[in-house]
Amino acid sequence: MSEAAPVIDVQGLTKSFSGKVVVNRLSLRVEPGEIFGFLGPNGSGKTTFIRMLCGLLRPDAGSGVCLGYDLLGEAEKIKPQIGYMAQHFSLYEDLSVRENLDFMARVYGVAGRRRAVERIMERMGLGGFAAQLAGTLSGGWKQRLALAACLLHQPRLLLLDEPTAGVDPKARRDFWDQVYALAAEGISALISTHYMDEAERCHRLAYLAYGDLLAAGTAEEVVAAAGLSTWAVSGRRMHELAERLKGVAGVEQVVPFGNTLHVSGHDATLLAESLGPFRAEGAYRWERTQTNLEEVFISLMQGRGGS
Ligand SMILES: Nc1ncnc2c1ncn2[C@@H]1O[C@H](COP(=O)(O)OP(=O)(O)OP(=O)(O)O)[C@@H](O)[C@H]1O
Repeated sequence: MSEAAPVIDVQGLTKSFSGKVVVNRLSLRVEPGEIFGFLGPNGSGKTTFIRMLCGLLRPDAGSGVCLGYDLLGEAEKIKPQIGYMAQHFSLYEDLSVRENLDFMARVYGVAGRRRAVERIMERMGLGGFAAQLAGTLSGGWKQRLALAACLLHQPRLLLLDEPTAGVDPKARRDFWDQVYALAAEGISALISTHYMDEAERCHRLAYLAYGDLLAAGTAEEVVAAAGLSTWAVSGRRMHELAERLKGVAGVEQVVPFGNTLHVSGHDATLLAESLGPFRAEGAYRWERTQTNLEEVFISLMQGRGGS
């Protein structure tokens, strides 16, 4: 495989459970060293897609390569080169940090096991916790241990399924620093997340809703392609204003952000016309603003018939 070849290049991947399509003809490409975000409402098929890439689930249809190997015919060759962090990652709570890593290194058949464990503990800043029982670690350190465990065998691709769910902002930032450092070494990552700030940290991202890929690209490209026009308004009694704006022609979303409301819609002209009388009241400060990813995703979901 040449350096420039994509690490993931799949076309038309499809999976159904009990006759219900949960991943619908999904095509996706992830480049080496890329951090690719995977977003979408609960039950949209993100985990199912990731499990197909790992070789844990066999697609019903579609084809593709992962790390240069055929997804259908060579799944066994892909698995050893992937670091998979499952959504509800499991650690042995009554084993120490070192024992957990040592156990995982045995499972992966890591050569030079003891050195590999010490190396990864050092890299992830876990050395000071080596003898501590995993069950007594904070959520952020448990997550770091889980990431360390899936790095032991030096994978070329990380598949991380909501790795930061429920951990605090500092731990999430530290986690992303690690992911960036790994990407700089050429280790690609596909990361599913519900956090908008994390979506913006990705080099590229895809938005999946109920099996369908609705948008893909850089955050800027996804926002631009959505074609939403957005106004920010601030002033007093914002809740009352929000109620009045609902149902107004051209207004598709009214979202509070602290003391500001974001009002957006696809038809920029109609929206500006409809907001004219509100602006003339003079009681509020209005300005056009950049549409954000959350507004785009909500809009895509509404368009798809979600709530
Ligand atoms: N093994 C299975 N058998 C039957 N249905 C399944 C199975 N795995 C997933 N599903 C269903 O497939 C759909 C997609 O689930 P999936 O976990 O892939 O979504 P997700 O986007 O990862 O959701 P979340 O954000 O909540 O993690 C859901 O309706 C789920 O109930």
